[in-house]
Amino acid sequence: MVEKIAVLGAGSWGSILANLLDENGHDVALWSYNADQVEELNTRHTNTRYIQNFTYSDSLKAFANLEEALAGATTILFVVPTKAVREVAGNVAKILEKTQLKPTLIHASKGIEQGTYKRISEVLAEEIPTQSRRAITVLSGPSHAEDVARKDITLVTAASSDFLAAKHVQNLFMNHYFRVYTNPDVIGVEIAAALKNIIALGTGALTGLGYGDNAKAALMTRGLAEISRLGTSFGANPQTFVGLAGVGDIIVTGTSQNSRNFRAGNELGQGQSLQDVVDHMGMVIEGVATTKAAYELAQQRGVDMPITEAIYQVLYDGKEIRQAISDLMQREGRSEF
Ligand SMILES: NC(=O)C1=CN([C@@H]2O[C@H](COP(=O)(O)OP(=O)(O)OC[C@H]3O[C@@H](n4cnc5c(N)ncnc54)[C@H](O)[C@@H]3O)[C@@H](O)[C@H]2O)C=CC1
Ligand SMILES: O=C(CO)COP(=O)(O)O
Repeated sequence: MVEKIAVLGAGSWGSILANLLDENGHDVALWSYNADQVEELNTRHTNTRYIQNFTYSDSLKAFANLEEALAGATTILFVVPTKAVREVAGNVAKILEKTQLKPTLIHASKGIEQGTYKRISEVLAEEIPTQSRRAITVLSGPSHAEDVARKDITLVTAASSDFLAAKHVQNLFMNHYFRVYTNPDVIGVEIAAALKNIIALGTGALTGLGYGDNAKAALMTRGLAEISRLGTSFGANPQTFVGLAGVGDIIVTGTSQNSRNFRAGNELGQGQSLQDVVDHMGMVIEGVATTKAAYELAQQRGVDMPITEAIYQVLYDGKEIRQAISDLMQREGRSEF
């Protein structure tokens, strides 16, 4: 069934997901707060700041006005950076209040809100009351926009506590190169999605410093172990961490030059300052803020997260990366499980 879908956020991921939904036959309105970007998308069908050498579908329409983008939408997909989710959701709520629409909500962002430590679905649920919406589903997994743009095989997961909502999202997105599984574990999927970016900063830094494959495999594996510890402390299903949103996303983000988090870590490893790295990336590096949120959350909950702590000390306390690695290696020997 053809649906009217509003996609909010026209960065690399939002624009490519919007294009995929358009190609799947849906009527898609892509919203960006940047009028120049909207003009470029509508006239040249490009989005050069975010995705190079790609032409978007002629039928994909971009809007700078949120109300126009939302008009008639039965599904809303949020793909703005984590720090913008609450503000955008609040604006959406004000518009929905005036309509009879009760859209399905999906989000594809990866992070934890600073200060509140809320997951993104929790922020959406707080800002958009149940009388204005249907269920919330999280779309996550190993999925760089650049690969989806060239229709490379991509598998993701749609997590919702409402099975029919997850099935609906599966049906909206599935096609010959994009395969979607369902998963009821929203907590696990959102925690895995957010925290893998911390590990990608770490594997990037190891690469920048010249460490080899063993070191990166070690960091990804033990990183996933501590993410799983935090997630299960909130009631997440341990299996989620060996699924697409867990190990799948650690592999893709922790090894790929497409990953902004990996690239940022790599540049830190080569000696650049955090400020310089953030300034010239020009796109969101979610792992930087997530490291702070995850570190504080682990402290509050008494969950042992030595890798997150080490990366926090590098990013926020000015610790030398080599010193942080040496300190991790000299921790007392322990059992793996
Ligand atoms: N790029 C990718 O391949 C993937 C990204 N993600 C996640 O998707 C989310 C968005 O990432 P990208 O599209 O890559 O980011 P991006 O940096 O490419 O683009 C972000 C977009 O959000 C807009 N934006 C920023 N602040 C805003 C605000 N206050 N209000 C409204 N719009 C605002 C920007 O103008 C830009 O269009 C992140 O949470 C990221 O972790 C998830 C999977 C894959
Ligand atoms: O989440 C992603 C891939 O699954 C994107 O990672 P980056 O934000 O590091 O580019």
